[in-house]
Amino acid sequence: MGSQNCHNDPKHILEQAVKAGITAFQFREKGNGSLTGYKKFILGKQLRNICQNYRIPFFVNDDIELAEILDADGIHVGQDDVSALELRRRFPNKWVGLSVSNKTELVNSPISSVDYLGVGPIFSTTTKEDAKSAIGPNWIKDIKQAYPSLPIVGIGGITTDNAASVIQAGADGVAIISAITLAEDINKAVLQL
Ligand SMILES: Cc1ncc(COP(=O)(O)OP(=O)(O)O)c(N)n1
Ligand SMILES: Cc1ncsc1CCOP(=O)(O)O
Ligand SMILES: [Mg+2]
Repeated sequence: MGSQNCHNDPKHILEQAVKAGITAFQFREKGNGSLTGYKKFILGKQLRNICQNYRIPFFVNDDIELAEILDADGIHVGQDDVSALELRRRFPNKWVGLSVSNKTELVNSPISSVDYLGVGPIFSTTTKEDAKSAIGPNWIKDIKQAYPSLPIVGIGGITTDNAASVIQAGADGVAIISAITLAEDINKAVLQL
């Protein structure tokens, strides 16, 4: 998540989610209303500290320089971002995650150089303005069959009602923004998830 996904203090939202049991966090400060420059850096540093205090991995989305400055545990990139192959070479000790949204992207991706795939959008979402078409959970089964040892995280439109179907399809995890950041009761939402 980023501040643009939050109706109140992102630090408070992250702390509640971490206390309730989320197992990793990705700082994705991007889209309408998001912070840039120094303000983005300061928020990233504060969120990074929360993750460090609670001992959960901290990922940065897209922004390689920020990932480096904040000493992130991992970096997530998509098909139109800095090449995952280049990141692997530059950051041998960070996790590198790559998004795939369809078969063409999958077959053209440097699978052996990444630590996990972010697969989605699984369901439709309004959180990402330029999201591709929703693909549904079933495709995860095919990817798992082709790459049994590659961790897969489903993303996009995942809620307390449909998260189980993503795991049942073979995903190792689910990545969620609005169903947590906008939940009336974050503790309850994370516990249900
Ligand atoms: C875990 C995870 N999966 C997919 C994405 C999407 O990345 P990308 O396609 O580069 O889109 P943006 O998030 O950069 O808008 C992700 N961030 N995390
Ligand atoms: C970053 C991203 N990548 C694919 S869908 C998406 C948005 C996920 O947000 P939400 O969980 O609110 O649908
Ligand atoms: Mg990206």
